[in-house]
Amino acid sequence: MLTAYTSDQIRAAEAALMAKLPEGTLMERAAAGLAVVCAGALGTVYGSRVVVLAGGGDNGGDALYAGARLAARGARVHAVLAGARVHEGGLAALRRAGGRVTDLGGAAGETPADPAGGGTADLARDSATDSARGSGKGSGQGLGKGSVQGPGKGSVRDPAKGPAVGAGVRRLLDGADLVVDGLVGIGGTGALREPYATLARLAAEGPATVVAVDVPSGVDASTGRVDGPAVRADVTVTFGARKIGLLADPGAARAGRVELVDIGLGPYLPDPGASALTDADVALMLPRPGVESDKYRRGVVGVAAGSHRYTGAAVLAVGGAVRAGAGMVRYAGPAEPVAQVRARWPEVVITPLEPGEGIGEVGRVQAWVLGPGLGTGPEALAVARSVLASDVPVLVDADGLTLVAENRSLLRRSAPVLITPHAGELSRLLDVPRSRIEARRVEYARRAADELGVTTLLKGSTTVVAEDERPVRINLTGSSWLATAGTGDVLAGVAGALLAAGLGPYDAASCAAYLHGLAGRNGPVSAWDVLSGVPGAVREVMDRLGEDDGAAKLER
Ligand SMILES: NC(=O)C1=CN([C@@H]2O[C@H](COP(=O)(O)OP(=O)(O)OC[C@H]3O[C@@H](n4cnc5c(N)ncnc54)[C@H](OP(=O)(O)O)[C@@H]3O)[C@@H](O)[C@H]2O)[C@@H](O)CC1
Ligand SMILES: [K+]
Repeated sequence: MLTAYTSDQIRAAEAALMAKLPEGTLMERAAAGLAVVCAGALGTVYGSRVVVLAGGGDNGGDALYAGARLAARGARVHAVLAGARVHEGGLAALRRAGGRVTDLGGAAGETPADPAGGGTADLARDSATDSARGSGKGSGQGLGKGSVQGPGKGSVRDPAKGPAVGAGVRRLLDGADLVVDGLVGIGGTGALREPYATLARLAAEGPATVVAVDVPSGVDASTGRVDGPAVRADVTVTFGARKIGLLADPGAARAGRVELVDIGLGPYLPDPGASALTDADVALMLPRPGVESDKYRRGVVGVAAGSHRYTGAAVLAVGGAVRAGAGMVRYAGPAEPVAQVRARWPEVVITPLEPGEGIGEVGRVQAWVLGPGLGTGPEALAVARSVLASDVPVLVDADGLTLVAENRSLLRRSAPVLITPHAGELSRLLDVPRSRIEARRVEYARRAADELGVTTLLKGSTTVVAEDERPVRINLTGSSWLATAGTGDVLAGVAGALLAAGLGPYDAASCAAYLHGLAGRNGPVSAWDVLSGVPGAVREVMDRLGEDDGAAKLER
């Protein structure tokens, strides 16, 4: 299981650890790990051109110390100081190692011309621009170790705009082999201000490999939220523990490969704010039939899906449940999808429903999948009411979500409910704009679980599973290939099979998302391809566990 934390959780753990160590130890560990990853990204350190973007906090300190290490190995390191203050120790170390500095925010009290050659005139122009800088917002408070205070020389500028980023800095970034993003780490709040925002944008657009320090600047470390320009890193070197924003989109898409540097935080970490399953976790949770198994013990799934207009959704949802290894699948629906399901899945037990009829006595079912292609009219509502009136877990998807958005009281039941919306469906359920949900996936998955009293699987660029008082589960197997019609119906069927097999909604949802992602990873894929890939995905994760250590734990 991978674990991830909010900024506050990391800070609390760091404070506890720091109290036991000489000052500067953690930053030294962080910078050493960072420099190793940077060196690996460069290949050849000697003679390479490295630009360090350093903000005014400890994130900038990490970057400057790592820059010093690279400079000591022969890299041509140039730091661009963005803040009105700077980590003094890091700056001094960089200078000692021969690194150069351009000071945009006034932190170092000087703005040298570019001694690296080639950009002197431009940097002189930067200096001229910079001489108009003022105090900015930073006032040196809160750092506690070795910061110097801005402002530099010069007259007061408009703090809302910040100092301009001149052509010299742009040229530096264009000519760099590696950019180290030490603008903002877990201390970042809100959208990046200038000149951080411009530097982040230039780094993201430029040709150099970008290594982000702790988190890509502009990404909210606790949630993955991105509210404006943000660095787009090739690698993010994160310290002590993963931050949630590195696993959840849109932040995750900005982070590139995530390298975790151990700084000794482990014993001080609380329960994680988020987690992500691995093959082994899924294999241990998945039901594996034993000698005692029969179809009922393996789980009977009921599927209430499809309509005379949408027959395919029924076929796909039923198929997801069949291929995920349900003991038995029962299908209840109108004549048209019944004919389709019967033709595709002869193993399914079918109950045709008359218009307006609820599910009635269909026989034993251990979990229901409700909603794909069901329609939203009175006939669909009758089916939804009858399914939600049962006393077994119900997964509500697609049209089922539209129905419950208009009839919230349907969700008041004692057996579990798992909802599987995409951002658009959740926007209707929570009455929040879709774009806001897409930018804050973790937050809104949690809110849905909380407000609606259900387990929520929020589908999309990163699938997130939220349940009250549990860490958010972030799925790491997803792929953009899955964004194609019908894949959601398959996912509903897979999760339904796992619910029926006895997994709680939180585990069923996260295992289903995991398998579904594996099944669809080699695109382009159709929903039918994903369906067909599910048994292979199940086998793949199970094969990762040795038969010996798996068998005892997995027998149900
Ligand atoms: N603690 C430890 O033991 C260890 C911590 N470590 C490292 O410390 C990092 C945390 O350092 P931190 O707390 O100094 O905060 P940090 O991320 O540098 O941000 C503060 C700076 O950003 C600025 N700023 C903020 N928001 C902004 C915005 N929207 N737009 C623009 N600027 C903005 C803010 O400016 P201000 O508001 O003060 O003007 C201030 O200058 C952590 O991520 C890790 O890298 C490692 O060394 C391991 C040991
Ligand atoms: K950063």
